[in-house]
Amino acid sequence: MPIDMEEMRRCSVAVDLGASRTRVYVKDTGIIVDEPSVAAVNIRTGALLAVGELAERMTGRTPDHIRVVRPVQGGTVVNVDLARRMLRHLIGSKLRRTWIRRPGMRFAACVPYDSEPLAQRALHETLTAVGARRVELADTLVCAAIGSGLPVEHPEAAMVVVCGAGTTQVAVLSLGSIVAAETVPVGGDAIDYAVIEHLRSRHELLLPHPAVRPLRMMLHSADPGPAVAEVHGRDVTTGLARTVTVDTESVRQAVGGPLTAVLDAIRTVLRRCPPDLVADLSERGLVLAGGGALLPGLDTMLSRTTGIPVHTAEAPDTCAVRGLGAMIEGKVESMRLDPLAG
Ligand SMILES: Nc1ncnc2c1ncn2[C@@H]1O[C@H](COP(=O)(O)OP(=O)(O)OP(=O)(O)O)[C@@H](O)[C@H]1O
Repeated sequence: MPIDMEEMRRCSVAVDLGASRTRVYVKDTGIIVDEPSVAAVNIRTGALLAVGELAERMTGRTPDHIRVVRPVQGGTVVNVDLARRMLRHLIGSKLRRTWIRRPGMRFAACVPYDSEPLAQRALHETLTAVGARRVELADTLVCAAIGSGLPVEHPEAAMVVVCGAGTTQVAVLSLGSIVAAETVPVGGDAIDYAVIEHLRSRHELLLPHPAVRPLRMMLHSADPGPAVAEVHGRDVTTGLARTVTVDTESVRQAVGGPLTAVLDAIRTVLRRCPPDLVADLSERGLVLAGGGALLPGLDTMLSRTTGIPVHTAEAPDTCAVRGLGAMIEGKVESMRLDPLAG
């Protein structure tokens, strides 16, 4: 997807509408929204009851007539109306609601690398309904690479792995364009579900989703030895509360399955790259971005198995929206190669 930097500079708002979180960057201000892409709706009246953090806290705790919904799935807006209402509330709670109705307001948004035209249209419709007069789209991979400080406009290889909630996107970029890329339907959520499934099958324990967090932290330990943690859940058979002890090694094995898919995607992209670019990468390495990059030990594991250095970007979860923000602020050189005169 070619990016016109001149058009980008005319935008005032940059939006990353992710399956897990919604992030909004406003020109000359910075990130004003970083909240879960969640809405709580009264299904009897259709009324929107809560959005963002508050709606997420309601998950699994609502009466029958209230449903907690995610209007974005796998990077695609699946419910345009709800996404519009959610986004308007998230932005409106930070800025005066009239601000987003300013005439001529332009939005920039990032889209997954291989998104379908229909998915791009749904995003376009959502942002237009929020108040955008025009919407410029950019590849999430390019945005994340810029946001993580990679020199994407240079004639040298830059590799980025964006590990989101539902997908992981991998790309090698050079001269501002994607040379080779791959997407796998595995992200941070699949890693969490692998841990939940491990506890269900091995310990017959149903684990609430937030309880996975302390188990992820166990992966910080470089030592495969005896680190253990106690987790509380519900017994699959009796339905009663129960506590089990889990060790680091079993958590590491549980997340191994989804991580193999990420590793395969990296290998596929490297295989598709010209050898000169792969040689650049063996020195420079790859950069991990996206919320999934915060998984403890992911960088070490990928570096060990691919043989190339792996660096986790600073604030990896906000790389894409910061990259898009840099474009609308005019901080990114034009990535178009104009023909030389003569
Ligand atoms: N500290 C952490 N350790 C491990 N995983 C984490 C951590 N923090 C967030 N995640 C995971 O990161 C994922 C969210 O990443 P991100 O915010 O980049 O997704 P998104 O952009 O909303 O999703 P997508 O790109 O799939 O649309 C979630 O699956 C979450 O579980």
